[in-house]
Amino acid sequence: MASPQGLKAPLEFGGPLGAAALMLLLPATTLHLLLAARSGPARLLGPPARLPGLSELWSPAVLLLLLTWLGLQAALYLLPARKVAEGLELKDKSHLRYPINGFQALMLTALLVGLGVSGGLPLGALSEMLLPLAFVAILTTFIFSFLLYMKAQVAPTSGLAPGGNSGNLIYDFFMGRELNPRIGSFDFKYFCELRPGLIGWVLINLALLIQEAELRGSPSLAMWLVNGFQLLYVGDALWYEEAVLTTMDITHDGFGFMLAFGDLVWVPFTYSLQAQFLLYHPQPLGLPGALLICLINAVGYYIFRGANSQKNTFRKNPSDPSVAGLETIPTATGKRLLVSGWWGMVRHPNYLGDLIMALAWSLPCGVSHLLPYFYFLYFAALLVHREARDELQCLQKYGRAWHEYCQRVPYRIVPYIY
Ligand SMILES: NC(=O)C1=CN([C@@H]2O[C@H](COP(=O)(O)OP(=O)(O)OC[C@H]3O[C@@H](n4cnc5c(N)ncnc54)[C@H](OP(=O)(O)O)[C@@H]3O)[C@@H](O)[C@H]2O)C=CC1
Ligand SMILES: CC(C)=CCC[C@@H](C)[C@H]1CC=C2C3=C(CC[C@@]21C)[C@@]1(C)CC[C@H](O)C(C)(C)[C@@H]1CC3
Repeated sequence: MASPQGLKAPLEFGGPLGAAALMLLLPATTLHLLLAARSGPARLLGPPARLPGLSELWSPAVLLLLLTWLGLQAALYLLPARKVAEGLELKDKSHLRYPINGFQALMLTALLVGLGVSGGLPLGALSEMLLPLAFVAILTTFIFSFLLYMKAQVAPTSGLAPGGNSGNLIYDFFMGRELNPRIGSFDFKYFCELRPGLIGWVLINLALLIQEAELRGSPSLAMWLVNGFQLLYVGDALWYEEAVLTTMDITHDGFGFMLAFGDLVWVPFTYSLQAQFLLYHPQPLGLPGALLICLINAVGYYIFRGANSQKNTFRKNPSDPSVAGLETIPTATGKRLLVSGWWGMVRHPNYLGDLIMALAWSLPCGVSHLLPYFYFLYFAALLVHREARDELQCLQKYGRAWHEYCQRVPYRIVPYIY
């Protein structure tokens, strides 16, 4: 297949070979983590646990459950929204429109689940179905990515992403060819980024909490903390849903296996690892320890939210009183870069806050096992890689002004360290 003119971009993730390896490695890691969390030794780096037979992994009823979940979230997405936001300008100078009703979807899901549980729905049983659920979600993601790839064949060149059109089938399948695949006004990437996976993650956490209460009489303090912190994170993402429209996932990356898998499998099944671990390996946690962990999470959230809101407000309206007094550098594009406030401390203060929160989510699981720290370790690697990708894009966008910013703010994520 010939690559469309003007879409040649340097290959990422080690090119086609790296993409092929990741497509095997990521599903295998997901299953390994799920199995490790429920095993006695709970070893992150131990040999992979024996995979149960197909009869234990595959179930039409579980597939039906997954499709019902996706259908419910799609229906909630289509409900009238309190606001319809415009995305950034596209190559053809147009702007796409996006419903802002993610928080409403979270609330309605909570209402439906609450009604279900009070009517006898055994939500705790979901914790026993995580392995087959992850397995069918992996299969569904491969099929979904194939459909996305086929859809891109008939998309206009202006609708293709800069990165996923190398002409190599495996690489493009992984990276995603089309930037904003849609049917009518239904935007698949925007939908998947914030709804089924993120809301699914807190639902899985809740199921694990209920199951723990059924097993041990009441949920542990550690389980409450993990549930509370991660609910805050997901609630925040949906409350500030509009901000996702300026992330590189929406504005730059195509929608292919990487993001579809990340959104629909990786987030719900591996981000809930701490709660999974706690169900099978209860950890003692006293009040002073819990308070200290709450403080760490609060500091992380304060930095994460402060930095993200400061940049979003500045990008929307630089004369807003909360950001008007900040020092800035002009760039040739007409946009300015903040060099004081959060963005004068390090070049990615929002990543720093996110990482501090990631640590707070693992600490309730104690220090006896490495497994619950998987999210923190993976996330640090993801953010270092993401920061490098963003730097490159900013250098291309802002040239000399970006060099000046880097000189004025020399540290990337952690002050005086990195
Ligand atoms: N939990 C998870 O798995 C993940 C969470 N995240 C979180 O998502 C959030 C968004 O992250 P991400 O999409 O990577 O990008 P950012 O929100 O960090 O945005 C980067 C962009 O901000 C603008 N920018 C950079 N520096 C400045 C400055 N000094 N002044 C003004 N604008 C600046 C540039 O775009 P421009 O100038 O064009 O506006 C740049 O491309 C973060 O909080 C991150 O932690 C991200 C990935 C995974
Ligand atoms: C290993 C693998 C398959 C990686 C794919 C990466 C994805 C898991 C992440 C890429 C960017 C993401 C974002 C969030 C979740 C993880 C993914 C999809 C996010 C929705 C989490 C909540 C935040 O508040 C956010 C909305 C800023 C964030 C956006 C980016």
